[in-house]
Amino acid sequence: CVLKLKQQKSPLNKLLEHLLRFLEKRDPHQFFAWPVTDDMAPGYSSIISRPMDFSTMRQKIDDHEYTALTEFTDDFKLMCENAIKYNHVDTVYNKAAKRLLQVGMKHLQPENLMRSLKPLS
Ligand SMILES: CC(=O)c1cc(-c2ccccn2)c2ncccn12
Repeated sequence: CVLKLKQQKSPLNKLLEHLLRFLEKRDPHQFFAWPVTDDMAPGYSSIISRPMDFSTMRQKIDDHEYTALTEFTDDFKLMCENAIKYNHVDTVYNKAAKRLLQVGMKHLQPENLMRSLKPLS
């Protein structure tokens, strides 16, 4: 079989992988780590038309599906907004999603990007 040459990671992919790790650290309970199932959340798939989670975002990075930071940021916002929509305001998931969205958007603004990547510079 022909060995698949390890593709060089593009600068964008390196950035997205670091940002993903930075955002995952702000989800210590791993509420957003994996897709939400109807078993965990009754009726979820009929309420949320476009599910998103960190594992799906990681797969999209690996499959080079993101061509710009804005597409990554859109998926992050979608993930948080799904949780705010499905879960009642007084649940841990709704509260965690609002907090994660706020922290995440602060660091995903281009002018703040370096702040989340500082340890690497
Ligand atoms: C993100 C979200 O909406 C969510 C994560 C979870 C979740 C994620 C990991 C372990 C346990 N629960 C969940 N459970 C019930 C209803 C909603 N959720």
